[in-house]
Amino acid sequence: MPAPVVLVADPLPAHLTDELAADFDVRHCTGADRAQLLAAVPEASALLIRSATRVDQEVLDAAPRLRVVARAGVGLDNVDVAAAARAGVTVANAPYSNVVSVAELTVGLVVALARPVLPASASVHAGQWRRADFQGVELAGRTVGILGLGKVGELVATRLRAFDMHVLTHDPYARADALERTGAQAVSLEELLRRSDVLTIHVPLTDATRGLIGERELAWAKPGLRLVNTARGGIVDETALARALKEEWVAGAALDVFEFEPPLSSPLLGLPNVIATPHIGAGTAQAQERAGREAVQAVRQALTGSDPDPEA
Ligand SMILES: NC(=O)C1=CN([C@@H]2O[C@H](COP(=O)(O)OP(=O)(O)OC[C@H]3O[C@@H](n4cnc5c(N)ncnc54)[C@H](O)[C@@H]3O)[C@@H](O)[C@H]2O)C=CC1
Ligand SMILES: O=C(O)CCC(=O)C(=O)O
Repeated sequence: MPAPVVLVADPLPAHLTDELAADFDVRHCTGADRAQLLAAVPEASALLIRSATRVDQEVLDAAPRLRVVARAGVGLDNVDVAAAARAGVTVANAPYSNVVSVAELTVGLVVALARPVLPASASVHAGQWRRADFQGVELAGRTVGILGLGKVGELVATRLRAFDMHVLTHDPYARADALERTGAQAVSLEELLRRSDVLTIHVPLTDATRGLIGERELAWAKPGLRLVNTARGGIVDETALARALKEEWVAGAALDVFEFEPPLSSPLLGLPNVIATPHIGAGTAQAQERAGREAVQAVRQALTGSDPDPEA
């Protein structure tokens, strides 16, 4: 019997996919290229993805042999989980694999918004020495609002507490133990915006959170707000945010995620008070190793019912 096909549609550490090749027919495609994905998926018993590949009804319909979609990462907004369940396809993610990396990037972006490190560095590289032009603000004593006190939100809260920031959160489903561990004060969304000097977003992208931070919410914002989004682009209305940034009602934004990636026509690109990174929250060697390994294990588990990985 031919070995089941495992289709790797997004980049994963090569040594992990090489390990799979001992037992499976491992093939590669660029999942973001729809035509390539639809051409390759009919043979696949397993699909290994990150965030760029969209797995929807059309892909599932084209994949009669598919038994598992393994997501090497957290967010499942690029997978139609309900359609997969109807088709009898298992969906697995790696929920703890990269949360520390995302939290660490988030803290770095908060600091980079408070202290203009990026333009200051660029000016020194350009041969300038303009010390007075790069005055920032201290984080100690200021208030951070955490939208979504889940795994990443909690890690960010505890790290920013160490900066002596006061921590507020809005999360209708927040666990009591997470509130206790972080010392975060639970407030409404409106109060979160009205009181926060820094707002950092850590909710998943769902029908309920799409556009959660829009014109009305930004109008509630405390003047001078600094906003960080390392969750998903669709949660923030980019047009409304761009307007608030141009009016300097919102002082700055640091965005790792965009509604469309790459964000070629985003109104946020080119604004001087925006730091933009190309969805690198999980971009550490450690996170990629953990996420890839968990996804590979999920594939083995689904296709053979076993998990020979000694580290499992
Ligand atoms: N930039 C990157 O590379 C990465 C981004 N992410 C994103 O970060 C998100 C959060 O990750 P985790 O903390 O692991 O997820 P999580 O599931 O542990 O936490 C999400 C929290 O959001 C809360 N929430 C849900 N709906 C809400 C609403 N309407 N208002 C307020 N709170 C709400 C939930 O109750 C939960 O506590 C992921 O869904 C993913 O989109 C995750 C990993 C890497
Ligand atoms: O590295 C990736 O695939 C993106 C990570 C991410 O956004 C996630 O895990 O939800």
